[in-house]
Amino acid sequence: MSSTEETLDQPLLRVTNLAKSYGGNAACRDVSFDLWPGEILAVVGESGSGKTTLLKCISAQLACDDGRIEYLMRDGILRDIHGLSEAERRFLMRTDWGFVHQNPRDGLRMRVSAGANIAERMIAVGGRNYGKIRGTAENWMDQVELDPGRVDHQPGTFSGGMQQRLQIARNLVTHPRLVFMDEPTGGLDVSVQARLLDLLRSLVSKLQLSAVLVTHDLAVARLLSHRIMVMQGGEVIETGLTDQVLDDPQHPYSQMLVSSILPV
Ligand SMILES: Nc1ncnc2c1ncn2[C@@H]1O[C@H](COP(=O)(O)OP(=O)(O)OP(=O)(O)O)[C@@H](O)[C@H]1O
Repeated sequence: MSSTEETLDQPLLRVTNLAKSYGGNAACRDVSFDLWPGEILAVVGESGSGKTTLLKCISAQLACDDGRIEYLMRDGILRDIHGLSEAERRFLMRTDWGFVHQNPRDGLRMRVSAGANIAERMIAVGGRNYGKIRGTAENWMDQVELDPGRVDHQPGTFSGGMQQRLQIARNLVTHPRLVFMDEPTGGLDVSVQARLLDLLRSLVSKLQLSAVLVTHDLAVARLLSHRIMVMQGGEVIETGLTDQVLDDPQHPYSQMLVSSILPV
């Protein structure tokens, strides 16, 4: 079997029996799921249900206590991310993975220009030609609906919505195979949120992104995700196709979540 064929029937990310506690408190318990190439999985649940802890564990930002997190490397082999060398993990963080934080300040370098924020990840994958890097940065600014004429401006001079779009451009410029998003539209005004959601929706479909999206906003999950995983008290209590879970939730907690948040 060729490596392409192997890749087709393997998940991009496989999480098995993941557990993480803080002191004696279990934040995640026995979490298992597969993420398939081209799939957007939304992790939903109330505040404190363990969503962010899960996202941090699966993106190697936090060590888990138990379980396995395997990622399909570019050579077509699923590898446990905690068994990777430091260089391999750095490569994933800088190129193959993207991380969109709720607060763009956590994902941007505020003291360098917008262009340099985008360029940094290009340089990490070997980009050396200044003119080409600048051109690509301007092109990405355009793709996320930022004025390329502001390539030399620092992110601090941008609005919150613009900073979020810059953070997205910085992440996508290396064509990551997997993007982790933590409440990407949280903390923004409703109209800014709607515009950003539209942009995200068109980018994920154009680039056929695979992503794990943490959100407490079921409308965001409805718009962006193919599948939903509902968490309560650190456990996954329901998982299924987005429309199925939102239109016909099976677990009483999912029913409560859907009826309390989504207008009928
Ligand atoms: N650094 C920490 N130290 C101790 N307890 C923590 C820490 N981070 C999270 N917790 C606890 O772990 C549980 C899960 O928190 P987590 O932030 O993962 O949930 P969440 O669903 O992402 O919530 P939110 O939407 O508010 O971010 C909560 O009980 C929380 O108080």
